[in-house]
Amino acid sequence: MKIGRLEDLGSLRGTALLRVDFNSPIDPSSNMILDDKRFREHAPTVKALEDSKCVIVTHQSRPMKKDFTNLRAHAERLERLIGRPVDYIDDIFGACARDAVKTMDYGEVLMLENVRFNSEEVLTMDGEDAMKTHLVKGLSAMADYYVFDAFGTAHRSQPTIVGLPRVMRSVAGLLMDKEVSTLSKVLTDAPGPVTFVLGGTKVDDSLAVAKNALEAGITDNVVFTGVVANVVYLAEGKKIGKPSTDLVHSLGYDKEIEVAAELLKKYSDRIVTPDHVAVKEDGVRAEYPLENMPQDKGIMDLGIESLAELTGIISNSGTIVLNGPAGVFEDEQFSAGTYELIRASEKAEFSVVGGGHTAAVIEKMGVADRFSHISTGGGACIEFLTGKKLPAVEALEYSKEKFW
Ligand SMILES: Nc1ncnc2c1ncn2[C@@H]1O[C@H](COP(=O)(O)OP(=O)(O)OP(=O)(O)O)[C@@H](O)[C@H]1O
Ligand SMILES: O=C(O)[C@H](O)COP(=O)(O)O
Repeated sequence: MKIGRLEDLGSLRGTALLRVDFNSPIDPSSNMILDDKRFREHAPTVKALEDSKCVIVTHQSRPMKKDFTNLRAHAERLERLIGRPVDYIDDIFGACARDAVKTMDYGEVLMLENVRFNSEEVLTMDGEDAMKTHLVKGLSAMADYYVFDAFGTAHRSQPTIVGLPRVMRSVAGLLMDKEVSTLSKVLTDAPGPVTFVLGGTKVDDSLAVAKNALEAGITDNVVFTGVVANVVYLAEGKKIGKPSTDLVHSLGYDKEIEVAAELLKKYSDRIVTPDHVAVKEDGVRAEYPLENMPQDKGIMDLGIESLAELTGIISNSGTIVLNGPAGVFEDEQFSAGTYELIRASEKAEFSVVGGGHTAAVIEKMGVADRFSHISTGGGACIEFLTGKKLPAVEALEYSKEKFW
C-alpha cells in the first residue's frame, strides 16, 4: 500500500486533525444515536492518538435531511465509549475553534462542529480545487498532521477528503487501514470460489460492482436479490407485477434494465436470481414461482423454495461478499430471505459484509463475530470492490509522495 500509516509518523505528539465518519442513524426528535458501530470502530484510532492533541472532524447526514444536526450527542457518545473527556465546540475553523485548539493539552480530545455545516464540504470537487477552499486552509492551519480514518466517506470527493491530504502530512487511521487491507484481499487473494450476494435498492451500484467483478475475474458467481433482482427479472423479460415494476421505474432504474441485459448476455451462467418470490396477500406472506406470481402484488422477499439453490451456491463458496438485504426485512414476515442468506454466508471461510442495513441485521442477529469483516462503508465498500481507486486513497497516496 502506498499510503502512510499511523506508525509511519513515529511520535504522535503535536496536534492531530482526525477525520472520522460518525454519520449514524439518529432519532431526529431527540438526537439520540441509534447505532454506534462507527464510534466503536473508530475508537482504537482515537486511543492511538492519546499522546497528541486530538481534534476530530466529522459529519452527520446532509443539508435538508431530518438527521442533519450538530454533534453534541456524538461527542457525548464518544466520551462514554473511550472513557475520556471529549469536548465539543459548535464551530469548525472560526476564532472559537482556533482558540479551543490553542488551549488544548496533550491527551485531550476536541470534536469540532458537523463539517457539512460548512457549504464547501458538501460540494464535489477535485483535489486541486479542494486545496484552495477556506475550509481546507482553515482546518490545516490548526494542526500538525492529518489522520484520515473515515472509510465510510472515502468515496466522496469533498474538501476534507481530497483537499486536506494535499496540504498536510497525512496518514490513514487504523480503521481506514483495516478496511483497505481487508477489502483488498477480496480483490487479490480471497479463497475461491467467490460469490457476491447483492441485494437492497442501490441497483446502479450493485450492477457496476457485478460487472467489474465478473469482468475482472474477482468473483465466480453473483447472486442478485432485493430490488436488484427485480431489475434483472425485467431484463430477462419476466413479469414481476405492477408494484415492483413501478418501483423500479420510480427509483429511476430504466437504464439499469439494459445494463442488466448486457450482463446477462455475457455471464448468464454465473448470475443467479431467486426463481420463487414472496408477496403480501390479505396482509400475510404468500409464495409463488416467479412466473405465476399475481401481477397486482409487489415482490417483498425471495421465496423459501429458492433458498436451497442460493444457500447451496453460498456454502460451496470460499468467499462471500454480502451487500444489501434480500427483501423488505423491516416487515418480519419478509425477513426470512435476508436472515437465511446471512446464516448461510457466516459459514464461509472468508466473509465480507457492506451496507448499513445488512450490518444492522447481522448485529441484531448477534452473529457479527462470525463474519471475517463487516465494513463501516456502504457506498465506499461497494465502490472499493469495483476495483476503482477511492478518492481518499488517491489523496493519501499523493500526500505520502509529497510529504515523505
Ligand atoms: N424487493 C424489495 N422491494 C422493495 N424494497 C426492498 C426489496 N428488497 C429490499 N428492499 C429494501 O432495501 C432497503 C435497503 O437497501 P440499501 O441498498 O439501502 O441497503 P444497504 O446495502 O444496507 O445500503 P446502505 O447502508 O448504503 O443504506 C431496505 O430498506 C429494504 O426494505
Ligand atoms: O454513511 C455514508 O455512506 C457516509 O457517511 C457518506 O455519507 P453520504 O452518502 O451522505 O455522502
